Amino acid sequence: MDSAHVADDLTRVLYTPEQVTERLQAVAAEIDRDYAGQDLLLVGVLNGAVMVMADLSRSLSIHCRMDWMAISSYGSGTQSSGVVRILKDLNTDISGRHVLVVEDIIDTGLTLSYLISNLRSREPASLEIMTMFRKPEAQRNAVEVKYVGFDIPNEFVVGYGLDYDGRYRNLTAVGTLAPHVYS
Ligand SMILES: O=P(O)(O)OC[C@H]1O[C@H](OP(=O)(O)OP(=O)(O)O)[C@H](O)[C@@H]1O
Ligand SMILES: Nc1nc2[nH]cnc2c(=O)[nH]1
Repeated sequence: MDSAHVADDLTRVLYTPEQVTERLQAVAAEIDRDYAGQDLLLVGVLNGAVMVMADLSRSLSIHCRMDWMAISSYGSGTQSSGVVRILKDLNTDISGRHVLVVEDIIDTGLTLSYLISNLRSREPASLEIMTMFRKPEAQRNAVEVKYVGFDIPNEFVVGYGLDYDGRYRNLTAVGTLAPHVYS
């Protein structure tokens, strides 16, 4: 049974809104430097990356464009289904473009492995990844990520775009859910 207020369902806060903002701004400064003078296309992975995309793009001072993809890789719970499918493709032809994929979290790396090989076949001028959170398994799966907000423990987290069963994306903090939510 869930609580009346979304924040009351967190059992532990991993990152406060202030910590998220501070780290995101530092990452944005790196991206500003690395892409200075280039025409950058940010590709957000729906739905979770909406918050990161909104905040990252507004922290950049360079010009950028934005496009979105939707990919299905998870069921409604906390385990990967192992199945990756494009639900919504880009509106943009990325051939010859500088593309930065923006993710909320990399867990198994399954979603991004599929996405990156799919996007690479479209021959962008460059293709890099930014993720706000990364779990240890992603490193074992050798997903090359240029920009990482935080490396986090192997726990299911919610908030800042990350959901459990469609909820908790609107939490500004990031943390783990109390056991009563799962029962
Ligand atoms: O590294 P992986 O194990 O593949 O997991 C990462 C993916 O899982 C989450 O998306 P999800 O499928 O939950 O969809 P959502 O963004 O709509 O919440 C997240 O946004 C990543 O896209
Ligand atoms: N909400 C949420 N979605 C995920 N998708 C992959 N890992 C996670 C996680 O820890 N939390």
